[in-house]
Amino acid sequence: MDPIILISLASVLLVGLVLLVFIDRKPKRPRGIYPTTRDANDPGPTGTGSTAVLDRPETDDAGPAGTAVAEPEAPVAAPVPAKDVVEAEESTAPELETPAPAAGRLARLRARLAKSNSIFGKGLLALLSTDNITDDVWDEVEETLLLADLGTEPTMELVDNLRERVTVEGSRDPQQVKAMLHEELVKMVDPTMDRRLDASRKEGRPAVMMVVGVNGVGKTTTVGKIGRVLVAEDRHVVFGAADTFRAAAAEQLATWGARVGVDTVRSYEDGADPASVAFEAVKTGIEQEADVVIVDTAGRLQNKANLMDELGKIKRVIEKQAAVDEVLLVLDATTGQNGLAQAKVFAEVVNITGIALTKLDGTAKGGIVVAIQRELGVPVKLVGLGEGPDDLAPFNAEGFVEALLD
Ligand SMILES: Nc1nc2c(ncn2[C@@H]2O[C@H](COP(=O)(O)OP(=O)(O)OP(=O)(O)O)[C@@H](O)[C@H]2O)c(=O)[nH]1
Repeated sequence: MDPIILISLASVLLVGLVLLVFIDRKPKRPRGIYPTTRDANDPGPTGTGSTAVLDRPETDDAGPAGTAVAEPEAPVAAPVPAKDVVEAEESTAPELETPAPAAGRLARLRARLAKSNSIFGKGLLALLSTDNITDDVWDEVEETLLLADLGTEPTMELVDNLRERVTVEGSRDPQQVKAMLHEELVKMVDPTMDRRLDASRKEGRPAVMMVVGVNGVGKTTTVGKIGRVLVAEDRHVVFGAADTFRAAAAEQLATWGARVGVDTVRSYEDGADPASVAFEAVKTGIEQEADVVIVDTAGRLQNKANLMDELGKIKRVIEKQAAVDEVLLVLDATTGQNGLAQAKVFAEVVNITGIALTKLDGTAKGGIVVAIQRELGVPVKLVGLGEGPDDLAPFNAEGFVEALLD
């Protein structure tokens, strides 16, 4: 055969093959607006993605992507059929754990608090038990309180009260000093504050709790732990994974939920609109007749206006279905006074109803409890005392002070 014809035939074949390879290739899935690991400096997502309940079976009609919530209209997220929620529950049933009862947890975790805060409690006791309390000793008492992050004003107040009592009562007996210190510290921590979590059904709907805070303070972990506290009290809980900034956050929360039979409403798309996920979670909670829906939100820096605006939007979107009964601000106790600055900005955007103070096991700054409450006028309701699943305790003034002086 003519070599020219042969070369032409070979070229045609080659072009045909190349075309086949390209035609057979599936179109690439569009990437999310954000890379998988975003940080809170990124602007808020413009809203794509679908919302689904954990373990939702994959079907063709799983709902359209693009669940952006345009205010003031209602979200357009795909509805979540109730049966999928039941399936999620059943699929996790065999491995369910029994969380430790909430009552007495602070007492159980007392040793950790006592260990990390021994300088605060025992240091004070030792100082006040000395035979001769000179001005230098009072200076040391003051310094101890300031180092424990009690804050300037409460420190002055406490020192004044103690000085007065020492002068009047005049006793150096360790037991008496302990009792006096106990009384004064309890007063500072304020036993009259209502520290109950609002987690009961009302007006025929679940209570709704939002959990907010800056990056890495322990929000997702705390939502998981609160879920366990409530499950231990026989409450029906639904989680909403509205932390769509950190790719692993929804997975992390779903894992917490699955361990105790709590469903997690989440999005499988990068850059999903967090308000839409929150809306779906509350909707699922209403459909399931749950006691409480807990919505985890992304960590955000308090100086990023758009992120803070987004938080307000999540709340407003939830409120299209149900009031937000509890907004828990998670603060990392190890950040001390810096946490206070954060708290003030959050309080301007959402109405904080309680504080969850984490990582109190890793700091000697237990005095921050008093400083936060004074600054915000909001009670510390929960304290995190470790990384274990049940290392979160409902807070109470008496138990806390007892642990400090143990
Ligand atoms: N020691 C100790 N560690 C804690 C406590 N609470 C949370 N942590 C740890 O803090 C780290 C961060 O927790 P996350 O729950 O991922 O924090 P987050 O606020 O959701 O993080 P972002 O989503 O990135 O904002 C994890 O390693 C937790 O185990 C606590 O009470 N004590």
